[in-house]
Amino acid sequence: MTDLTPREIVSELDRFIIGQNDAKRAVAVALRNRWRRKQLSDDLREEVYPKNILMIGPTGVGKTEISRRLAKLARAPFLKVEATKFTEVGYVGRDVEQIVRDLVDSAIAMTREHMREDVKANAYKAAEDRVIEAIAGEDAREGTREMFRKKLKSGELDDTIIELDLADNSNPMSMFEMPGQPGGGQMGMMNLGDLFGKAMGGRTVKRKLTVSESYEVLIGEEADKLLDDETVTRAALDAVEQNGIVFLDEIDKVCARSDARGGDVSREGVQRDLLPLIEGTTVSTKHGAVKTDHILFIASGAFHIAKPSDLLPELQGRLPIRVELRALTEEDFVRILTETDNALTLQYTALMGTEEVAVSFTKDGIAALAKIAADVNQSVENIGARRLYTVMERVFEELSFTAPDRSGEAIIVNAEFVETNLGALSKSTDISRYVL
Ligand SMILES: Nc1ncnc2c1ncn2[C@@H]1O[C@H](COP(=O)(O)OP(=O)(O)OP(=O)(O)O)[C@@H](O)[C@H]1O
Repeated sequence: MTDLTPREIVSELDRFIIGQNDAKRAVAVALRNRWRRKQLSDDLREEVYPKNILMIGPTGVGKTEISRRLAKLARAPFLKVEATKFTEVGYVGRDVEQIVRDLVDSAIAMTREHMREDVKANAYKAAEDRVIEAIAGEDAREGTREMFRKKLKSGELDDTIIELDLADNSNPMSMFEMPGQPGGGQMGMMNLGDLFGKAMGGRTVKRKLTVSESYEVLIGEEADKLLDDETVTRAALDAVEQNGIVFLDEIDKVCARSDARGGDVSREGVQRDLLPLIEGTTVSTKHGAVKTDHILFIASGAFHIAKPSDLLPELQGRLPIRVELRALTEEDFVRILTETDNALTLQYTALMGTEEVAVSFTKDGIAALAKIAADVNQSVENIGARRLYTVMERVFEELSFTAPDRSGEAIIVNAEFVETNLGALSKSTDISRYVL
């Protein structure tokens, strides 16, 4: 849960997504509303439901990206699923509940990852306390402890032998990466299971170790105490219920149109099946029951043919916030190539840098890339910013292959470079259809 304000959320999203301000504002408000809800009294809190969002816009303009970045920012469990998946042959109504099960699985992985990060710092601190206690004795005064803590940090005590009570079993455990040590540098990976088993419960044994050796063992024990499966699962279920975000793509493709017949029954069926999830129901998963009431749903579609008003009325009511995302222009492409934190120009420069090839882009080079992407989008098919990926890959094709032989060289990506590498290609619709 983040306490960022809507303005701060938008400015975080601005780092990765160009334009689409309405959509950014809508998701920022949705996230802030979760924080607001958290501040309420228990009984009122249960009454406040998320206002789900319907994103309307062509493909490749940032709908998924905004939602995914939002989830990351909020450390929220996130799942993207295509509504059309449920129109497939062999589909049975209850399958939509799989959405929640998948969300739980991804939440467990995410929660474990986050807890592992948190645990590293805490476990390190706890291990330090235990080492100090072993050296200074249980009843040592604060001043004495602090003195030892300083010595410990400077590495002075690394070779001191201490006696510790350690867990006495040897269940195999997972590999765990440890932070750096005082005086000992980076310890890298170690297999805790080889050393000791679960730190909780069980018997303990006394062991004599040097301080530097003991760190590995103690951090392992402390981390394990904090990271048992049950704690992770419980936290993950809670995260799904309170913070989960489901991105429901292609919702327009499950609309029954008044002028069409045939497949419409199953499409409308999918909407009917989705409805309880969005309205709030309880889904049983192998990790426990999950209430979907407060999960945020972001539905999305191009709505080229069907209109939002073609959705089931109940579903329309559950997607009260409508935002339109616009098609991206050549100018947007220039900005996407240069202004975002993860811009493709940065990525290619870094990748080539690993081969000691220094790539740089000139303004006219960027303009040429953006123009080709926009032209191909217009002449072949508009796939939005995704076109930049295919264009860039093509421009760099030759260099990507030969880079290891060209270490030490400087490559300037200017208009001429772009023209040489794909000028002819982009002018032929027939060819660019296949390669760009
Ligand atoms: N406005 C934008 N700014 C920066 N990058 C963008 C923008 N729009 C799209 N992209 C990039 O293009 C790719 C595709 O975008 P995204 O997955 O958000 O498409 P989408 O709108 O969800 O389309 P679809 O509904 O077809 O999945 C992503 O890698 C994303 O980073």
